[in-house]
Amino acid sequence: MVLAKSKNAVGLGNSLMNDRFGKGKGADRKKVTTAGIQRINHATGETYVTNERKEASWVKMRSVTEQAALDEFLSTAELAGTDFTAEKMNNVKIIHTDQKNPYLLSAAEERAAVGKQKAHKDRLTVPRRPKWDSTTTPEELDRMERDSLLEWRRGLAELQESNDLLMTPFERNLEVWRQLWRVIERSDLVVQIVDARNPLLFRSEDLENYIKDVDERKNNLLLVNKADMLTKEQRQSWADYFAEAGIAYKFFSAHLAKEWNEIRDLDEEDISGRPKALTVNLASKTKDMDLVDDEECEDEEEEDSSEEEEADVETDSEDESTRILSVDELEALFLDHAPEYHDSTPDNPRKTQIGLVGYPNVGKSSTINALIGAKKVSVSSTPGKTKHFQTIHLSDKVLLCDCPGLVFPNFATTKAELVCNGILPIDQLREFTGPAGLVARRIPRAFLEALYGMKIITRPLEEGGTGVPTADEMLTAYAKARGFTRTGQGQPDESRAARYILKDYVNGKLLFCQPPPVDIDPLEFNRELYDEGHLPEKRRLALAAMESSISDQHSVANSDMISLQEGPKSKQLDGAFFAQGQGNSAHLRMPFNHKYSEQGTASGKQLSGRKQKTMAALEKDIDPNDVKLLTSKKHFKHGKKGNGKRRANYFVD
Ligand SMILES: Nc1nc2c(ncn2[C@@H]2O[C@H](COP(=O)(O)OP(=O)(O)OP(=O)(O)O)[C@@H](O)[C@H]2O)c(=O)[nH]1
Repeated sequence: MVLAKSKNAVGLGNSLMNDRFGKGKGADRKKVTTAGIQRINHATGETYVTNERKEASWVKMRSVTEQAALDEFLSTAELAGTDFTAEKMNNVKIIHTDQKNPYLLSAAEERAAVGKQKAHKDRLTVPRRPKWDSTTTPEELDRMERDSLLEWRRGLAELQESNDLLMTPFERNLEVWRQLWRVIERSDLVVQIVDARNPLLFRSEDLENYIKDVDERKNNLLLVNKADMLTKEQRQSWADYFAEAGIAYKFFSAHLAKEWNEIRDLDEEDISGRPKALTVNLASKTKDMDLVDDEECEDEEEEDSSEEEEADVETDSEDESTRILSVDELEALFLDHAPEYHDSTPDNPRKTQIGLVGYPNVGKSSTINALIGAKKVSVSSTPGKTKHFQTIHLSDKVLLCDCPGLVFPNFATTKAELVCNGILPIDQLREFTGPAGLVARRIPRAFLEALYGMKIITRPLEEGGTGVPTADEMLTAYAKARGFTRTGQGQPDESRAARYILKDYVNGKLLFCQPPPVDIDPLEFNRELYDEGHLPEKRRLALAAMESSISDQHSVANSDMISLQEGPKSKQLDGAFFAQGQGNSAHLRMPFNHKYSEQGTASGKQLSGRKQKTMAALEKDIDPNDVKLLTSKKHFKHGKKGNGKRRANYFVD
């Protein structure tokens, strides 16, 4: 074999090329470069010119083991001795494999995975505490517990491996399971707290069986927390599903409960300095308060009081099945489970014991804080903060047992899904394109662009794009908008971008809720969340005004969701949105804010003006008195046509 001494001395290859292009390299090849190579289409007899390939001649002789799709196609055509012409690019459909994220499943793959999971559902168990009696020594019990856990772990490992199933990173530490066993043994009612965005992923069905195994008289409750993130229709879908499946459930929002507590406290303090005029109507869950003591606001008050009456009427008619419970109702529900079977004497009263269990980060601490009405348990968004079960005396009748957050065995379709649900920690993530791809699929592009002040450049449909951004496209746009670059290379730092975006997704800033498993299209299920109907009234009116002055220039894209993303309305929305300010504060000015939309209220009704302003102020850490200054009618009177004050009001409102 002749070893190449230089690219011009490749032995046989070199001589072949000399044959083809001739020896007078300089003149001939220059001619070829400028004029291109003339070829004949053997089928039609036409001549045509192709550009000369830029590589040096020796490159053609290189051994090729891997080729990009287009190169492979061209070289196969060349090998087959065929020619082809492409009159215009739109006659050629190039399918880019990079549009398919290898870490995500296609719809068909997902259906197959779910089918397989259903077949093995019964094997998703929680470990049982071995039976023991007064004759069992602590050492024996310890040994039995260890053996039992080991056996359980073996079973799950076998299930996972022999069926190629992906599972949640379930708890393997015996100490944590021991905490759970204790909580179950002492509780009259075990409340499984789950995240409303994906209740079934966080629910352990077998835990409910185990509780009944321990004592038939113990009760189960599925507390669907973070229900403020669901629309009423979404709650209804889930309510129907739970009712059909015979699951005892209630919707709750520790977040809203905390806000109600704060409003109640404010009302009690009577920050306006006036005599306390309003009552807290706990029964109707509509917390009242009065912040505006401006004498000139009488007409507004009249308006508001009629709104409040309406609110009460609507609250009464709210469907029991979808209502978000108040803390008082939740406590009342706990009391309903008072154990009749325990000897409770006036001298020795036994409290109703309520066990609170759930995955890390589903909001156990927040629920307890809301229940006790003060921040006595530390709350964090880092999973796994609560390490040992604690007992909290909620009242002289109710004792709460807070179990450490623990991951139950459950099936998952992809790791990306686990990351997006906050089950796998983002900070330890190495592969981020899977979860980022899910975000890009699920959150409307216009919303991402508006929220982050970025423009996502996607591959055009005619060039093989799908209309939905890929993970890379979204992450590059974010990294560029934030100036995140990789050290030394100056390239966009997608990994850092992914961490920020995924945290926003996990925290619910980028909101997506899983539908019940009853053949509902997930994008359709979430459409209302990004619907303009959820925009605050003033914003909607401003949009409508803008919209009327714009002719519809955009053709309908390949799905309604996409047309929602790319329509002129969205573009105007973004424009208006960012005309008002950039930077981090953009996070506060979302195109919609679920907290102030229909689902953000227990009554399912938009809060009336003053309540909403107060809520907004509390949410944004603004003194509610400042809201009064910004929203008082006095200011509006002089600035109805868009002066600075009105704009400020627009932000807070
Ligand atoms: N929107 C919304 N967010 C909530 C709600 N409840 C909790 N959160 C948020 O969810 C995150 C986790 O809440 P925690 O109360 O610390 O969760 P936990 O289950 O006690 O977590 P561990 O201590 O790890 O077991 C925090 O960022 C809370 O602000 C809710 O009802 N609505």
